[in-house]
Amino acid sequence: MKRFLTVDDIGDLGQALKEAAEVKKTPYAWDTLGKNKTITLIFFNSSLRTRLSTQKAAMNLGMNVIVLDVNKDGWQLETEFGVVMDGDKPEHLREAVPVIGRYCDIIGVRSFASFEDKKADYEEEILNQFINFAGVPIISMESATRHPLQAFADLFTIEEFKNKERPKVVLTWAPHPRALPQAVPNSFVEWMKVADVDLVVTHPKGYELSPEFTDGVTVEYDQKKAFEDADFIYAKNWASYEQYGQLLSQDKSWTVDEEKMSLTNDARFMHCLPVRRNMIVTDGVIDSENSIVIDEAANRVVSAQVVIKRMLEALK
Ligand SMILES: CCC[C@H](NC(=O)CCC(=O)O)C(=O)O
Ligand SMILES: NC(=O)OP(=O)(O)O
Repeated sequence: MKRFLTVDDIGDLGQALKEAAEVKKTPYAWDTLGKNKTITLIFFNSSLRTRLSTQKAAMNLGMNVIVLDVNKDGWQLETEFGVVMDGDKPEHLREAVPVIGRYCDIIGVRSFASFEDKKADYEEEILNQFINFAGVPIISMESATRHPLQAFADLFTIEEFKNKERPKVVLTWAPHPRALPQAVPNSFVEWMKVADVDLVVTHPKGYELSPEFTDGVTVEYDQKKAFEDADFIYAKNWASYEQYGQLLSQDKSWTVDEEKMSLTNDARFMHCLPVRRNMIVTDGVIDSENSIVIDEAANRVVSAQVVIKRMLEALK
């Protein structure tokens, strides 16, 4: 495994979920696999869960871990090609990436969508500089268009908590004070489309995700109708794709509340976190016994450990 970005990179989903269950059951069974191997985790944006869970997963495998906050450590990095570097950025990514690649065996990268250039974001220009120039395997820790470690953990969590063969899973947009990336919903849809679930996506008009992800997916503009008989409710905010990066609505009628959850089949509530309480979801719902957001976050160690384990096995 040279990169982990899309659902295709994990291979057979059934096998990956079996491996995840095994890793969760015996997390230290491969604690020498990473001996004398180093993973560098590079953050262009903030993180709690990804930062801690990916370090934990690497340590479970016996690896050395380096964490780099680009905006705090090292030099300000220029990411544009062809510019005259006479500003406040002393180093280009084109040099920094292969240099970092010489100090480690695997790199994890978090670099959110810029919302400045839709084409550059959706062509994954930043992440591809790592994939093309680092010389070591690359794990997306949320890129401009995807968050695969999150989606893998989300699917594994649904597998753990489902009480029927093909559960109804609803991805619902919810209001937020800022314009957030489409990466989490994109990956959620990408993974759920190939999983054994009945997926419905619900959001206000104008918040359609890129067709590359939602082609063939049921989109329901009536949130309450979408919630009917649902087994899992996955809430997330995202900015408009069509009017790229725009905050078209903060319509609080889309906040996930107890009344809407009563329309479901006693559904579990999920969110990748961090979550804006009483914007995305009411306190009553996220504090209820139906909420599995903490178990979902705990499973981020599992998804990261499966991916890193496979990369280490390929390095042997
Ligand atoms: C895992 C989620 C990371 C990120 N979330 C945020 O940036 C939330 C920031 C905020 O609530 O102000 C996102 O929506 O992609
Ligand atoms: N869900 C998730 O990736 O959380 P962080 O942004 O805190 O890493």
